[in-house]
Amino acid sequence: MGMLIKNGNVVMVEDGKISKMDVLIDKGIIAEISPEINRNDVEVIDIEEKFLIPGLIDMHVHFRDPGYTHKEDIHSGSKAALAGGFTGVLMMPNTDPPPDNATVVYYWKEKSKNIPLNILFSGCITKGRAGKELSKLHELKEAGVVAITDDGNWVANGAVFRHAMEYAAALDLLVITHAEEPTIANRGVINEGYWSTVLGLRGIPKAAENVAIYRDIEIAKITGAKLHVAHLSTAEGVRLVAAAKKLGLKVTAEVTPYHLVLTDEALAGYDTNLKVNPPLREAEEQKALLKGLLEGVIDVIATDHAPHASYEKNVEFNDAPFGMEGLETAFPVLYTELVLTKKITLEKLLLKMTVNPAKILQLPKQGDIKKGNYANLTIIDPKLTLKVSEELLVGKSKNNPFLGKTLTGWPVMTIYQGIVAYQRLLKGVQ
Ligand SMILES: NC(=O)N[C@@H](CC(=O)O)C(=O)O
Ligand SMILES: [Zn+2]
Ligand SMILES: [Zn+2]
Repeated sequence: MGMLIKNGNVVMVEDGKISKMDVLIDKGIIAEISPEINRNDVEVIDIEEKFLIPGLIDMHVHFRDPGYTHKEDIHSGSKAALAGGFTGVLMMPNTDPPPDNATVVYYWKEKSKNIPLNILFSGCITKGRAGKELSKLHELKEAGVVAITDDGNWVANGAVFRHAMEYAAALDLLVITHAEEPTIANRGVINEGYWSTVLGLRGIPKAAENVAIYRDIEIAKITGAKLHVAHLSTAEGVRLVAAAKKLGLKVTAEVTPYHLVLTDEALAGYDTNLKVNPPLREAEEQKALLKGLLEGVIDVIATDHAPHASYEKNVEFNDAPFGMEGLETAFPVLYTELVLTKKITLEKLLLKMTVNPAKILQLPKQGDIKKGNYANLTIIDPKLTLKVSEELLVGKSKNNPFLGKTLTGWPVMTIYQGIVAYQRLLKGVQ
């Protein structure tokens, strides 16, 4: 049976339009969008002027499966994604074993086949993500990966990286770089600057990121491969990506919600939930990231959802693992901090979370509300205000940097190919 969603404020992202519309879903596809549709042979839901947006697409998530399923697994990660309004995710390959050949990809496919979420897979660039020998890239492509990355590590050996980019160009695989030159990062734990000095913590200079991005873009230039820069955190990084785009290179970039709304000043309390790689930087860098996002230099907002167990984070700052979880709070954080404050429009924010990632990942019939597209849709209640707490989060780990914050604009329903895959139950919650 189909479904009719009435009275939504429908955001058509590519057109940059928000208008009051009814949307008819038939066989998992958007069948009709018009100001008034009346049908009595389908399920009708009246969403009373809430936002109806395309299902969000996150091209950077760590589901920790296999190997670290005490932090997250494909099922719990998918639940968190759907609760956050996402209908598509790209899984990162820093698992154990890692996908440097097809076997892990087959395991992922099998485990995710009944989950109502478009789960996409990335493979490793190098065997064991060790940076020395190339993975079986042909085999990974055949198994269905859409990208390759050694996320968590930068491929420091230039010859290995060039070779990988040559294969990637021939195989039409996106190369995602975790841009961090390790000898410059030199075991730092937070951004190198005022706060690393005050707090007595080892710093990670911005140069570690900038040098890595520069090298990667140069290799993209000589190989013609598609390069995507993960979790951009510096003003110079934005400048380098802008310059690459100007040259017509196939270079794209993402930024995380937390790099857009938090700075390293937040580390004053030594909260290990705020320890992340790349680290939170100064306000100046943050301003450049927002500007880069608005001007189209940064194409995508991706969460880099990096769950870790509480017992792993509740240790001395230097010993805690890097990473923040964030699928469930991504949209409300950005809506509260950037849209309600008028720093970005809702349409433009969504461009970075739907249409653009769908284009970069070459996903057909996805990313926007259009007749004929899959009915991957999220309903946002722009008035719903909730306090982030461990109890509110459905994912396995609770290392969310916004715990205790009150946020507005939560997803209340996520529809995947016409099926209600998530519905927020508000009883008992403030
Ligand atoms: N971002 C992080 O701080 N950590 C990520 C790895 C990564 O994205 O580089 C993780 O897997 O925990
Ligand atoms: Zn990374
Ligand atoms: Zn990551």
